[in-house]
Amino acid sequence: LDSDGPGTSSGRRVKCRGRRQSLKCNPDAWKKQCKELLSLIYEREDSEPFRQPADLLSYPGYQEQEGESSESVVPERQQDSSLSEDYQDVIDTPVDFSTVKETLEAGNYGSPLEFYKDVRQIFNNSKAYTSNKKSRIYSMMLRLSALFESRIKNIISEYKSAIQSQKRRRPRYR
Ligand SMILES: O=C(NCc1cccnc1)N1CCN(C(=O)c2cccs2)CC1
Repeated sequence: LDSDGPGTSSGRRVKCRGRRQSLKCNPDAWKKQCKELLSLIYEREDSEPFRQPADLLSYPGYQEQEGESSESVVPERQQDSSLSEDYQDVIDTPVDFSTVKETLEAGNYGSPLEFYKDVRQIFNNSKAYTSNKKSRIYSMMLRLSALFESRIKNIISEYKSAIQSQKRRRPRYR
């Protein structure tokens, strides 16, 4: 992830003459926008495997044979309950949406870029773990990632505009 993230505002700056509360000028607007985006992600069934830390012990139901369209899925690497060791061997930075949700609600993200970085990690872990690009969970991740990228880029570019205009406005002395 380059530090700029998606939607770097190369365009003209938004004039923030209005009060800071308006969306374009408010550098804190991104928090609410990211919470709304997270709710949208939770509404999607595609997010189900990514809402909790990956640990087969908490979810014995995953079972995916090659090409079978079984209802439940398990990473094709694991047919027994050793997912957690294997998953921990392969994935250095496990992260799931419950962790991201907690961090956001605790106010522990300093910017939408930090939020973006954690969510990208969820998707990158899935790419790193899959041994089959046709696996069901992997295809769920791809759809979810497309939705996320389409929404996060405006949040980040509005944040960057608000920060830019904040830097340029003269400080108001009380
Ligand atoms: O076990 C979990 N998530 C925990 C869980 C499971 C069920 C319900 N609620 C939480 N995985 C499996 C591995 N995984 C992958 O991304 C891939 C699998 C295959 C190709 S990639 C992350 C999600």
